[in-house]
Amino acid sequence: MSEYMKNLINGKWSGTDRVTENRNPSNPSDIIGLYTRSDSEMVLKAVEAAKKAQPSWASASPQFRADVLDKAGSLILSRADALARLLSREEGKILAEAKGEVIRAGNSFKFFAGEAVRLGGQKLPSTRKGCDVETTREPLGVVGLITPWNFPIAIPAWKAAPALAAGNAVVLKPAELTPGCAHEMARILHEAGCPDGVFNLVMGAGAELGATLVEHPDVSAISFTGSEAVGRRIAETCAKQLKKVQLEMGGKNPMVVLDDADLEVAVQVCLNGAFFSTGQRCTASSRLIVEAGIHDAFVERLEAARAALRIGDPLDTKTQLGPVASERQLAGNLEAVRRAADEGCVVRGGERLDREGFFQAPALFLGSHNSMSTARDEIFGPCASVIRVADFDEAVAVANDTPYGLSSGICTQSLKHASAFKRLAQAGMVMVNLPTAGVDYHVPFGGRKGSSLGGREQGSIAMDFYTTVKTAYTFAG
Ligand SMILES: NC(=O)C1=CN([C@@H]2O[C@H](COP(=O)(O)OP(=O)(O)OC[C@H]3O[C@@H](n4cnc5c(N)ncnc54)[C@H](OP(=O)(O)O)[C@@H]3O)[C@@H](O)[C@H]2O)C=CC1
Ligand SMILES: O=C(O)CCC(=O)C(=O)O
Repeated sequence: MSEYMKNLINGKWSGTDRVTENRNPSNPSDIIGLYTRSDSEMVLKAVEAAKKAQPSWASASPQFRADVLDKAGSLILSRADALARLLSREEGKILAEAKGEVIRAGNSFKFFAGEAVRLGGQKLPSTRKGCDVETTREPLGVVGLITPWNFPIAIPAWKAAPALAAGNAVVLKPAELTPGCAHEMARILHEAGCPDGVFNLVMGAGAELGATLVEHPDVSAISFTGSEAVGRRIAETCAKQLKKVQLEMGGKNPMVVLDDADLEVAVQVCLNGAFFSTGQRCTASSRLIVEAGIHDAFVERLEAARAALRIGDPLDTKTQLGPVASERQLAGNLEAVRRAADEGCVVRGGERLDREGFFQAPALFLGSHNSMSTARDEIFGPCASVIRVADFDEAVAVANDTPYGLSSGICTQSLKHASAFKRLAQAGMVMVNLPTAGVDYHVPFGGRKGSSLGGREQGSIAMDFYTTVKTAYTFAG
């Protein structure tokens, strides 16, 4: 009999009589747990609890907030092995990647524990004689966090930790596909001494709960990561209510490979960026833009490396690629593979594997053009288009010719080209001889154009979103 996991509302575990079965994508008959399927009523209760708890959390000493967050970080790190197994089972990421993600979540809490006591302002001379001006940062109130399935602990952590550090109360709605890690994070925050009502977890279907959270007049801000379609809808609602909103959405991230690249480095960078985590990263390299001189040798080596990837049970330490996270996601990937063939690409791999679970061979779409739908629309699976270009200038033009602008990369040994690319890339993050995916926890994360809205996440800059600035004038006589 699976354990029944409930919401955390006002410091109490509470559920409905409806449940969601959290199933393992490697083996859908493995039920990880039963998680409550909430109704909108529970969102209302969570927001009410958060609203009540927030003022005393905000007026508590910054050291108290820092201690709670630091303890939560320590508990996550001390349970990293068990959490990584849970993450692998519910999302399908291989164990090493899952452990990396859990450690990142723990480090995020520790980083923002420090930000709670570093939250500063400015003191300036006024233009008026005898006056002082100072700025301070204040929390927003209640913030709603809506998170996706692909980073089921890191994303809830890197949103909740800065929100709490700043003195906000939080209502988190995690993805229905992967509620387990968010539930464990809630348990840990509770255990770390987070006061009742300051952090609330409500699990269930996004269309109903997410919408209730976004529309609630007592929710001052929404931070969302997920699809562009849902992100746009949330932004529209927030705009109507003049509510602060932060969106992290898709990407169609380019990785440029120049003739002067170290071939082995380029192959490993592209293999990782395109296929690791089964391509289910908004930062994945889904367009490999390759200069003509190196193109054929690169494709031959990358194809050999692709075909040799060990796909299987993510809990087996020899596995390099786990399953796709869901049947629906897999169906979308297989449709993209068919579309690439219809568009005239030579497709290598991409087939569903004949075994239990949602396994798919990683796919390369050779002979792709940047105008093809498979090179323009996010697929969010282990699929990468290979686009041949004549030179650096064309590579940059193709890299930037996308509605997205999250991450961007180049493989080159030329300082001149690396420097120019860092300057010219229309993206929030630029990588040189490194995969477009896989970022540090303590520096800004986010993009431009259709990828992001509302300010960066992670690093000290994340505090900007979760605070509002007050300017105070004093006449001292
Ligand atoms: N990091 C990223 O950039 C991610 C991008 N994606 C992209 O999105 C595609 C679809 O994935 P999917 O999981 O459906 O992404 P969604 O955008 O539907 O889900 C992201 C989060 O939003 C919630 N949600 C869904 N509908 C609403 C709504 N109307 N109002 C408020 N919240 C809502 C979801 O809840 P619930 O899970 O209960 O539906 C989930 O918590 C992927 O193929 C990929 O292209 C997906 C995940 C992450
Ligand atoms: O590449 C990373 O490390 C983070 C990716 C991410 O945040 C996402 O896919 O949502």
